[in-house]
Amino acid sequence: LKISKLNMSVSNHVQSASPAKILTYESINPHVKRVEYAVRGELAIRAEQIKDELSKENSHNYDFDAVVNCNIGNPQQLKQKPITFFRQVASLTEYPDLLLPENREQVEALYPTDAIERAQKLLKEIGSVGAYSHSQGIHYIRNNVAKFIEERDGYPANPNDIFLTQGASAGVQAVLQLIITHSNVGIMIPIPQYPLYTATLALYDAQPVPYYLNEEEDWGLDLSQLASSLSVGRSKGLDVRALVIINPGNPTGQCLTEHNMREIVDFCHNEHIVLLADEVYQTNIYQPDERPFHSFKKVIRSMGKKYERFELFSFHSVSKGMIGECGRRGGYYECTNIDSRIIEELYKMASVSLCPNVQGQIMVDLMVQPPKRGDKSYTSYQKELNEIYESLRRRSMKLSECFNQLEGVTCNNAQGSMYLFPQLRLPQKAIEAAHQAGKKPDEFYCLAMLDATGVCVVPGSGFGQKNGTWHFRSTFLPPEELLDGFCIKLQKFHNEFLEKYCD
Ligand SMILES: Cc1ncc(COP(=O)(O)O)c(CN[C@@H]2CONC2=O)c1O
Repeated sequence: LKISKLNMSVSNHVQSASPAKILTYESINPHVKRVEYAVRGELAIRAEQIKDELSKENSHNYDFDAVVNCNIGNPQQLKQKPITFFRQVASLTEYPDLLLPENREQVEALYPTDAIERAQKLLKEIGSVGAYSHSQGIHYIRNNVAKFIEERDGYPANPNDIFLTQGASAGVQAVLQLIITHSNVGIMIPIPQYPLYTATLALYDAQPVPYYLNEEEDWGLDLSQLASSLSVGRSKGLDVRALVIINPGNPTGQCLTEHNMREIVDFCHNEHIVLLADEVYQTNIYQPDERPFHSFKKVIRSMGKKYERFELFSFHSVSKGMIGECGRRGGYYECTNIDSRIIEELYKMASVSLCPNVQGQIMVDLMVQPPKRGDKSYTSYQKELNEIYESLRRRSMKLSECFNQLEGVTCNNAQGSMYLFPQLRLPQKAIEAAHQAGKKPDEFYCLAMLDATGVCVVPGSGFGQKNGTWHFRSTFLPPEELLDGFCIKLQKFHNEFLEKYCD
């Protein structure tokens, strides 16, 4: 009996020594390991840890009671109210029984008739929000997207050239996946850039070909920069196939002039490069007279015969603008002058994922066809939209002013988007302390800011920046009533940081 017990304990012991893992960090896709996405990187992770500590009953050792997430353009996380009409329609499509005649009287007490009619129309076209839809997106909605594009630009759009997607991110990745045929493909991207692009290039093993935006010129795009960036890429033997433009810019907020856009189109035409126009912030325009938004689709169509075959992908999303429905994962991209075989391949790839989520598609429909003049909900819709717009514009100015008052900090005003990207001049001691801590100087500064104030921003190194310069990106989304206190906290932190590391 003793021997059998001994055998048991030995065998248990042997079993308890866990067998080697099949999947190890060393054995997974190296391209996945190369991916970095700073918007939800170290700072955001640290912020979640602090939130967790703050949620615990016992006291904590922070001089603040809450973390303010300024790291991500996520308006409704910062208490922005969803657009009423959009949620009324979406909620009615979720529970079709609300639209039954026997419920009409009760429902009309809560919902305006145009929301009820819109939900009925959508369900007539969709069937059920719980069903798979067409892989390219519901045709009725793609028709409405095409109508929106025609009304916006004054040129025809074809619903068959439009793909509804799980946010613009999915569209960008689908198109880049198609273009990247081998690891020697170069894709021109702005620096600073939104790290969806460097992350996707890393994942698909393509090479970024950086062109630098000019901070001294309000983050302007200089054609000579494009030309030199391209020649560097080609001199390395890269097959440079596409140029990414983010307009309005993220993190830099610049909005291109029509003249600059024509130059870019001409550059791509002459260099035989496909243009990817990321236009998700097209309604986040805060200097509408000096810097109105022009779509690349419109600019190309206005440039005449020479450019009639110019190849363009344009991306849009329900996550931005005054809508901020980020969690719905709604968006689209339009293919302009793209060969029909390519459209078929894009469709085939879209069908592998079956379809974008239907509520995201409904939100795209609401974005492109909101209540129009004469509709019952038009006035209230416009009021909500303008209030959000004016508040965003005020907050962008207030926060830019706040940053520009910080010693050694300069910050361009936001012409568009949702972000400010101030430049920091840090004392040498701070830079040395950062290196001691194994951090980049702007990471070091942002981590110190988070621990001191609860404000979570993203270091400029997460977006790319000129060598020797340091920045951070902050949204201007915190509610207006918090901004004054927010700025006082930042000023106090900044002064104490400089004092601690003064040379
Ligand atoms: C320029 C740009 N393109 C695409 C996307 C993706 O949007 P979807 O939600 O439609 O996929 C974002 C999101 N902005 C990120 C998310 O929040 N803060 C940012 O910098 C973006 O800023």
